[in-house]
Amino acid sequence: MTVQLRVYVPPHPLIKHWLAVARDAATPSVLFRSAITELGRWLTYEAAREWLPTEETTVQTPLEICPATVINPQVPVAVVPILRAGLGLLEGAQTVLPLASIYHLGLVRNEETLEASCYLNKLPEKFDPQTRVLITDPMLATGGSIMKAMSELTERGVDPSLVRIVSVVAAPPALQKLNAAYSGLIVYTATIDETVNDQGFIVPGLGDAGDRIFGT
Ligand SMILES: O=P(O)(O)OC[C@H]1O[C@H](OP(=O)(O)OP(=O)(O)O)[C@H](O)[C@@H]1O
Ligand SMILES: O=c1cc[nH]c(=O)[nH]1
Ligand SMILES: [Mg+2]
Repeated sequence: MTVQLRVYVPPHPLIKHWLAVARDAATPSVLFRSAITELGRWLTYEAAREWLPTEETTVQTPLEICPATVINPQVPVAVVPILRAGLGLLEGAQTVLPLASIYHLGLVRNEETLEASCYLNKLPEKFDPQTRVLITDPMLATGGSIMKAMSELTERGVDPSLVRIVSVVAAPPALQKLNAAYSGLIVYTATIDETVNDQGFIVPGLGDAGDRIFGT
């Protein structure tokens, strides 16, 4: 049995609100950054459900011993922000996953061919196969960048069914490519937009996420 890609668009008012702020062309860089941080926080919170490994234990309350569930510290958790724009989601993600290791991956699209190339790779040579990996990239457009990120990870031993992708705007071409290549993978996104235009921009989208986060 093949498990298809699952894409969750959490119906949460905070996620809808911060998406609206991020989409607005009149939002200045400082507020855009806050909006992306908030989206990183709430989408990571959603993604952590049934993904963060837990273990059963007991705690002594002031009154008696009772059963408790805690995060299992033995299982590695990693966040992989796709530079530059994925850095915008990282701060919010880290508030939810404070103990995660952060492995930076720098990818940039060629503006004409839209092909993604890698200029920074801080991934370890090999991941423990149990590692939970959360990728942050606000824009999944043609899918070139996220497919490159996934292949860098799976080549290093990451199990795609333990990967969660946190994005803000996802478009059909990227989701179709992920679905064709990886089963069990789950995407958390604030919205799925209709199209990608000839210049590689998601429409209606929110423009160039990296430029808006960093004011370039
Ligand atoms: O699905 P794709 O067509 O590959 O497009 C998505 C990628 O495009 C943007 O990165 P960009 O190349 O603009 O780099 P930046 O984040 O440094 O601005 C965005 O942050 C994604 O990583
Ligand atoms: O619309 C898009 C597509 C790719 N990258 C962006 O930053 N915006
Ligand atoms: Mg960019």
